[in-house]
Amino acid sequence: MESFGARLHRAVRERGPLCVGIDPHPALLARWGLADDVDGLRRFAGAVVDALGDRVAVVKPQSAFFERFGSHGVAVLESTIRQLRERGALVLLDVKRGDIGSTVQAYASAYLDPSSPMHVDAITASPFLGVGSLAPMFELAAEHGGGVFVLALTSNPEGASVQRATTADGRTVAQTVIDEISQLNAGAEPLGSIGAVVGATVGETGCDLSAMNGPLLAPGLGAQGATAADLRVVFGSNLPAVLPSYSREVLGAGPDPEALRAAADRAVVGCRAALKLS
Ligand SMILES: O=c1ccn([C@@H]2O[C@H](COP(=O)(O)O)[C@@H](O)[C@H]2O)c(=O)[nH]1
Repeated sequence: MESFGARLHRAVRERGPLCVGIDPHPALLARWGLADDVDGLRRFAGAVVDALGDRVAVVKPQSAFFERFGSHGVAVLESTIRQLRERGALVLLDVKRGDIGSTVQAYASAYLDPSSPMHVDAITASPFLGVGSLAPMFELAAEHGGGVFVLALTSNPEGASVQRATTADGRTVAQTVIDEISQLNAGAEPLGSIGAVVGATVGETGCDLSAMNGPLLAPGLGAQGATAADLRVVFGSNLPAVLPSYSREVLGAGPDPEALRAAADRAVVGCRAALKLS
């Protein structure tokens, strides 16, 4: 079975280094002329799928905006995931799950087991209960060619007080997360399947990312103020592993499909240049 790291590597080569989020904020629904209800949600997500599902390497539905509408919203999420995968996009579900290991096992089954209705290519996970507590996710991901992106240095300003705090051995919390992920990815080719989330807004990370051997998801571009040029400051020599992620910046161009595609294309061009890819 092909690993998530290998599938991501190929998708980025074929479609460009870009992840687009599906974040149906109430303000965006209004801007698109849609009602803030399940029907508006379905139309919004469907329009993004139709415009970008066969064009963008990775699409990242933000689960919270679907969960907002209860079981009907989750049903829209399930069908959005299915449609995206049919169009060839890798689906990274932004759910930021984490718990004690026995419960993480159930989260892993929910998202990384191919028999689940919510099966996706990769998920985001929170390491607050310890990176080791996420082991059931890593194991199921390895078994079925899935991926996990673990929060390390998040794009929000509040994250730094926890993530840059120094642990007993002198490393920052973020560095310990990176180091544990690096061990999981050791030896994987062309890229490991366990990624880290490092915001494009964070400036110099103070972390050594050189042994990561896995994808670095970079949210915070556009609406949160970071630009593609900031990626160089944040990631330095690790730029080739960076997967830049935009939500509102691209979604704000909708609902016209051509305008959505043009916004995504602009983002890819900017990111290619920043990442120094041809
Ligand atoms: O550190 C993080 C981790 C996740 N996110 C998520 O990414 C998108 C960002 O949306 P924009 O509209 O591009 O600001 C959103 O779903 C966040 O929950 C993040 O921003 N930072």
